[in-house]
This record gives sequence, structure tokens and C-alpha cells, in this order.
Amino acid sequence: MSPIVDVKNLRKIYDGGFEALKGVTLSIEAGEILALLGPNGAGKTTLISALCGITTPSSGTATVGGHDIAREYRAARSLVGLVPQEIALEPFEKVISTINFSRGIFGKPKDDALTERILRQLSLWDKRDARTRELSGGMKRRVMIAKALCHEPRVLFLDEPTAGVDVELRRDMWQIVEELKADGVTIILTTHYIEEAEAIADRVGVINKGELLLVEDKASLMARMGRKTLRIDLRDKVDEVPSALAGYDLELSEDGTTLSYHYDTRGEGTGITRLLQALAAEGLHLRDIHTRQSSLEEIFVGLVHDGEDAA
Ligand SMILES: Nc1ncnc2c1ncn2[C@@H]1O[C@H](COP(=O)(O)OP(=O)(O)OP(=O)(O)O)[C@@H](O)[C@H]1O
Repeated sequence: MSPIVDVKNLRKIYDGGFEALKGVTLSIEAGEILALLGPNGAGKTTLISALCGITTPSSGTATVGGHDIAREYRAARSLVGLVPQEIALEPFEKVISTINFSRGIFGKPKDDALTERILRQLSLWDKRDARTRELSGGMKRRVMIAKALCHEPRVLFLDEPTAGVDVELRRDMWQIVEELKADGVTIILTTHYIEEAEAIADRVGVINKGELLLVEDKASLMARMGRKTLRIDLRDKVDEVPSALAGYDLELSEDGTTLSYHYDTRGEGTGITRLLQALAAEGLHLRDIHTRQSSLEEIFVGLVHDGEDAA
């Protein structure tokens, strides 16, 4: 199956000469949720803006649904919905007319049943006759999503959908994204919240200084790059790691009661059995043990720092 979004060597040099995208290549399959992670100024918004036809790339190509974003702009744009970072709504416009008007911009006839379905899905149906200025910040965000969906796009770009929203609304947004995916919409979102990528993305792309460092299935990324930590709580406090255990990658907590053992999940063996035997041989008694997988956040920070060290 050909990808719904196909980006090849996309570069963007802004007027002042700043290179915001340095040859990004990326394929996105229909129906997936891709999270683009990256620090401030990495180029995430520039990439999204280029794919939505708001920014003109300096070189490279991109297609949406097989349509070239430059040569077949209209066809490509009609397949795309964009929820920008900033909320931009006409304050005196009613919710329902905002949606109908946006649909009209795409040259699509009014469709009351569709408008109702979208507004219900976003829990905005009861607010359909409210003026947008009367809505809470969370509701305004939902209206922005409804606006982006009203011309039935196949690809939805969400630029930091949950920046500055409370935990409850963030979870609501995740639920909405899951439902859209179930409807067959492909979703590309940018986020600073790694837990957001961890919670909802199928694949994760890491972008830094205009370069896409990797794009990978979330689960395999975590398995490939993840390290695990075994936390060993000791029954009795020790002053230092016994010298007989010096061969293990062990850290002793400040209070001397917990040892942390880091191991690689890709390795042949974890070394845990040998370690536990060695602890017993040293006369150390265990109170409890726990394992912990390194988070996407740790992986992300490691990747971005490695890039900086190499620069
Ligand atoms: N119109 C512009 N003219 C010149 N430089 C720009 C313009 N827009 C963005 N940039 C620069 O391009 C770089 C990438 O910006 P972009 O907004 O794409 O980053 P981002 O990853 O979305 O960041 P954030 O997470 O802060 O939103 C930044 O250094 C920014 O200053």
C-alpha cells in the first residue's frame, strides 16, 4: 500500500537564511498515529506547515494521498485538516456556523448530519449555538478540531494539541484522537509531552535542529533503546557496594538501602541470576526487588543530547 503522506528530502530555508528543515524524508501509512517529538525550534511546525501548504519548501517533494503538495496543491490540501497551535476563532460567531463556514471554504456543500456527528463526537453539540467567545479554553480547542474535521480530511495534523491544557482535557483529547483513528483518520501530532507520545502514538519521530533523527514503531523503539533497571531493596543498610560485586553496573542509594542494577534488554542474558547469587554469597539479604523499563523520555533526551554532542 502506498503511504498516505510521503515526504522526500524536504528542506526549508527561511528568508533570513535559516535552515529549519535539512532534508526530511518520512512515509506515513494510512490510519496510523505518528507523534513528532522535538525540542523548541526543532522544525516540527515548519514540517507540518509545509505539508499543509502554508509554508513553501525550498526543495524536496511531498505528497498527500498521492498528490504533490506543490503541483497539486488543491487536491493535497483538501485531504488535510490542520489544528494549529494557536486558537484562532471569530469571537462572535456561533460554533455551528464556524463549522459550516469552514466546510464551505473547501468548496463542500453544507451537510447537517455530518456537522452534527462531528459536534457530538467532540461533545460540542449542546454548545452549537454558543458564540465562541463564551466557550472555555478546552471547548475552543475542540472547536478548532471540529473546524479541521468538517471537510472530512483523511489526514489530521495536530500541532501541540494539549499544550497548556489540564490533565483531564488532555485525556479527553487522547480519547478523541483514538476515536478519529478508529474512523480511519491518519493523525500526525507534535508534542513536547513525551507521555503523550507514549500513550497514543503508533510510531514516534524524533526531530532536532531540522533533522529527523529517527522514526520508529513506539514499542520497538522502547525495546531497542530501552534499558531496564532492577531495584534491589536491602534488608540491612550497607556503606558501599561490596568489592566482590564491582563487576556489576550497580549504584547504591544515598541511604545505603537500595542497589540499582542497569541492564540491557537486548543482551544475551540479563545477569540477574548471577547477581542475586553474588549478593547472597556476600551475605546481603533482600527485602524486595522491582524492575523498571526506561521511559520514552529518557530515550528521547539521550537521542537529542547525543546529536548535540556530535555537533
Ligand atoms: N517565518 C520564519 N522565518 C524565519 N525563521 C523561522 C520562521 N518560522 C520558524 N522559524 C525558525 O525555524 C526553526 C523551526 O521552527 P518551528 O516553529 O518549525 O519549530 P518547532 O519544532 O515547531 O518548535 P516549537 O516546539 O517551539 O513550536 C526555529 O529556529 C524558528 O525560529
